[in-house]
Amino acid sequence: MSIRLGIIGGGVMAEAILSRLIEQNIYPPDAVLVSEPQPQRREFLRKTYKVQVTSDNRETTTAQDVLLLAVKPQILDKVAENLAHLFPKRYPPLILSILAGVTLKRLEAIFSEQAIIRVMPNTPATVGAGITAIAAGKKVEPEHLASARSIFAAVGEVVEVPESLMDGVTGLSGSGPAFVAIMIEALADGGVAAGLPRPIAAQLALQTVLGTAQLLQQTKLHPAQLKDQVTSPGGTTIAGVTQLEKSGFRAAIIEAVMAAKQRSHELGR
Ligand SMILES: NC(=O)C1=CN([C@@H]2O[C@H](COP(=O)(O)OP(=O)(O)OC[C@H]3O[C@@H](n4cnc5c(N)ncnc54)[C@H](OP(=O)(O)O)[C@@H]3O)[C@@H](O)[C@H]2O)C=CC1
Ligand SMILES: O=C(O)[C@@H]1CCC=N1
Repeated sequence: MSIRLGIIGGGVMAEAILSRLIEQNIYPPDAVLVSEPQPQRREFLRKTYKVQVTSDNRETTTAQDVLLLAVKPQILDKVAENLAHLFPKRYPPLILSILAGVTLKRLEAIFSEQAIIRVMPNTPATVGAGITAIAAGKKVEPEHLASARSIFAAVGEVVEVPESLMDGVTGLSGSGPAFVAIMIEALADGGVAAGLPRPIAAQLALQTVLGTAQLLQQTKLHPAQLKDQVTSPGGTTIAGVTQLEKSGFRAAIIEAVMAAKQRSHELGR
């Protein structure tokens, strides 16, 4: 079968997206070609998802529909120097780049004949609970956007934003799963500090975060309203909230997102 989707870089994010695309029959496995330097990783992807694999990035340029760039931003130039000249006839028609920080301007200078969409997914994509932001480049037509939306709808929600917001998106939803994971770990540590056995503390911490997110999503309550509902006058929660405020919890989260945004901007240069 001819290749419809080419993927360069078979790492964590590529696998998250790939696994859902195959599971949901968006692409048949033999229409997908993943280029990846590590032999063991190639073998894993081939066996697990039945996709085609290669060590030669140039082979992915035969993709009929989409080429997904999923390498680290730091090696884009190295990858591109072997590739760009292989695109004389506007094939593949659409390039999707998930590289943090890398701008459409930079991508369009490399892949001058293709339509390019800059994309920022996140790791909850692995379980279909991701959120992906997309920003369209100059040559993007409605059918390209529809393709990108259908690919990333397979891994969760999709929002379209102007490219100027993509570094901010990266700081929030791209990096955010790590911040939330640290919060869950810290909550569990708090439970252990309070004398709970580790497995119970971990279960309570995880379900508290998941349940709170679901409650906010389903009721559309503002987070501040939910906080007010939990906070009894003179009770336990206000004692904890006071400590969080003293420790600069909100500022720490805001600054984490801003630092990640800044790093995304730097990586794009
Ligand atoms: N992880 C995340 O949460 C998110 C990541 N991203 C973006 O996704 C991209 C990939 O990140 P992630 O999946 O985490 O990283 P990984 O390191 O897991 O994936 C990158 C893959 O590319 C492979 N690779 C290295 N050199 C080449 C090459 N020359 N040609 C082809 N493939 C190569 C790597 O192999 P090897 O290991 O042998 O080097 C690795 O398997 C990054 O640009 C990142 O900014 C975007 C959103 C979220
Ligand atoms: O840490 C990173 O650079 C990547 C981009 C967003 C999430 N992980």
